[in-house]
Amino acid sequence: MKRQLILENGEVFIGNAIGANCARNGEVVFNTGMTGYQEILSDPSYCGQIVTLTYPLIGNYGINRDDFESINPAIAGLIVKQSADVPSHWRSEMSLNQLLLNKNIPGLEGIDTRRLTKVIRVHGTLKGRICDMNIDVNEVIKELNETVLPTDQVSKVSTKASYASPGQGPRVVLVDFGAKKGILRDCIKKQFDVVVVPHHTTAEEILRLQPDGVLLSNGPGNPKDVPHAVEMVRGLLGHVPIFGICLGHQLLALACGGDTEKMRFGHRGSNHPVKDLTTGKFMMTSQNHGFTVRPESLENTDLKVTHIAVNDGTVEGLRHDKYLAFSVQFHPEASPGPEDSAILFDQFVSDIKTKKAGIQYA
Ligand SMILES: NC(=O)CC[C@H](N)C(=O)O
Repeated sequence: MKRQLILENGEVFIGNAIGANCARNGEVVFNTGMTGYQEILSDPSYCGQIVTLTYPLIGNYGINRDDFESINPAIAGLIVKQSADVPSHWRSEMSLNQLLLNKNIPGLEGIDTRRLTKVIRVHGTLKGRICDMNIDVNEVIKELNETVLPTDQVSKVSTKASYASPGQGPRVVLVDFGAKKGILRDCIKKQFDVVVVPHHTTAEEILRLQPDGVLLSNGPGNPKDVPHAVEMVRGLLGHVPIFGICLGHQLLALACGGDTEKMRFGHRGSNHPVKDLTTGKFMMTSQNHGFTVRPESLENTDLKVTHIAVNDGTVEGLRHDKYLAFSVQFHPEASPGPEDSAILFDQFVSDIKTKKAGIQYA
């Protein structure tokens, strides 16, 4: 069955239907990872987005039990060049198409995804709709141009209630803005005694849990759509070590008086080189973000840039001058992608130890 992607700029891509038989709107973004489609489509930061994958063959190693980043993928749609019908891997339990059907996600295959990616690179991310062929294309283009992207994405994917993952180590409160399971997995590896709390938890409520550290998770949408979280981070600064990942990084910047802006087409992939300005070393990182911290906005703040993206020089890491707080725009938990930056969890542990030892910082 034929199905199409209609973009707000009037371009139409026709391919074959995979996954759920339904129409859906979303912001069309691209990811350049060669593997990791299961993690990508279940990463809650893609909530409401239609993701196109530039690697041409997707689904070849199937879908397994272990590699989900959330139980219910929040992705709006998936677009691929070729979807493998017969996956081959010892861990595979179902095909990509089966998963998309089970989770009610519409997909499209047979698309020239590299051409689609070039369109996005030129225009920036575009609103689009995956839908059947029997539709008035001009009407859809008009509607797409009139709609605005939703601003309530975080509340859709954040946990509704707090829960605990007990451990023998330091107590870490993980603020869930749509946290990837990979972050929790790394916390468990470090034996943290984790309490996961919803996005609207206040600083006072968090401090009442007597945390040794607070981890601000990744999450979908514009960081300015969650001003209550900025307030919360402000209330925690100086009281407890903070580690921010992706959306958490952007929230730390806003809480300290910095500013963020939308990027033209963002960074999404598993091979983004980042330079650590402290050591001069480079690392390969997993990335998925459409917003970035404006470096010039940091001039009158206590934040220092610690990492930059090699491809475009954008801010990738921050550290507070006076308080134990640092953040990265990329994903040290990987999933999917390289684990070069997993060491940042050790840095968090080191900050926690510094605080516990009562050592004055800065
Ligand atoms: N993965 C993330 O946390 C993404 C952060 C934010 N939603 C952005 O797109 O920039």
